Amino acid sequence: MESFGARLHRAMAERGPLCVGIDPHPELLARWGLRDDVGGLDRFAGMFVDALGDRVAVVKPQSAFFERFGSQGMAVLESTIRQLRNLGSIVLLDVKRGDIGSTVRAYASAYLDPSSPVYVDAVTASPFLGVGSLAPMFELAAEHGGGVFVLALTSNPEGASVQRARGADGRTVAQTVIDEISQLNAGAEPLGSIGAVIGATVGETGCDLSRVHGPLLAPGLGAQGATAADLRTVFGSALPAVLPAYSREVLGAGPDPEALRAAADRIVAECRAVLEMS
Ligand SMILES: O=c1ccn([C@@H]2O[C@H](COP(=O)(O)O)[C@@H](O)[C@H]2O)c(=O)[nH]1
Repeated sequence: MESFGARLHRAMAERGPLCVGIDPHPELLARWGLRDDVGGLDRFAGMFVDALGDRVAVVKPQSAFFERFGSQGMAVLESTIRQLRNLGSIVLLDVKRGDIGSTVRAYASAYLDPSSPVYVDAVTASPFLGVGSLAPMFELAAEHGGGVFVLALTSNPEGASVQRARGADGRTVAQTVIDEISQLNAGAEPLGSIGAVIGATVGETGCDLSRVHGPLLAPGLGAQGATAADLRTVFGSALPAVLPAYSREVLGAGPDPEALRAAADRIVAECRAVLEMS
């Protein structure tokens, strides 16, 4: 079975280094001429899938925007995930789960077990209860060719007070997370399956990213103010492992499918220019 890291590496080479988020904010539903209800959500997701499902390497549905419509919203999420996977997109569910290990096991079976209705290629996870508490996710991901992206330095300004704090050994919390991810990816070729989330907005990370050997998901581009050029400052020599993530910047071009595709193509070209200069 091909590992998640290997699949992602291939998808980025074939479709370009881009992750596009499905974040149907009420303002975007209105902009797309849709109602802020489950019918609008369903149309939005369907139009996104038709325009970009066979085009971008990774699609990142933001679970919150589906959860807010309860079980009907979750049904839309399930069907969106299925359609995207059928079109060859890698689906990364942005759900930021984390808990004590025995509960993480249940989250792992919800998202990373192929028999689950919300099975996806990868999820985002929060390490606030300790990176080790996420072990059941790492194990199930390894068993079924899935991936986990662990929050390290998030794109929001509030994150720094926790993530840049230093522990007794002098390392920042972010560096500690990164070091644990590095150990999990040791020896994986061409890319490990455990990624880190590092916002494109954070400036100099102060972290040693040289041994992560896994994908580095970079949100914060576009609507949150970071540009592709900022990736150089944030990631330095780790640029080849960066997966740039955009949501509103692409979605704002909709609902016209041609305009959505043009926005995605433009961003891929911008990101390629930066990543390939490394
Ligand atoms: O550090 C993080 C981690 C996750 N996100 C998520 O990414 C998208 C960003 O959307 P934009 O419209 O491109 O701002 C959103 O779903 C966040 O929850 C993040 O922004 N930063």
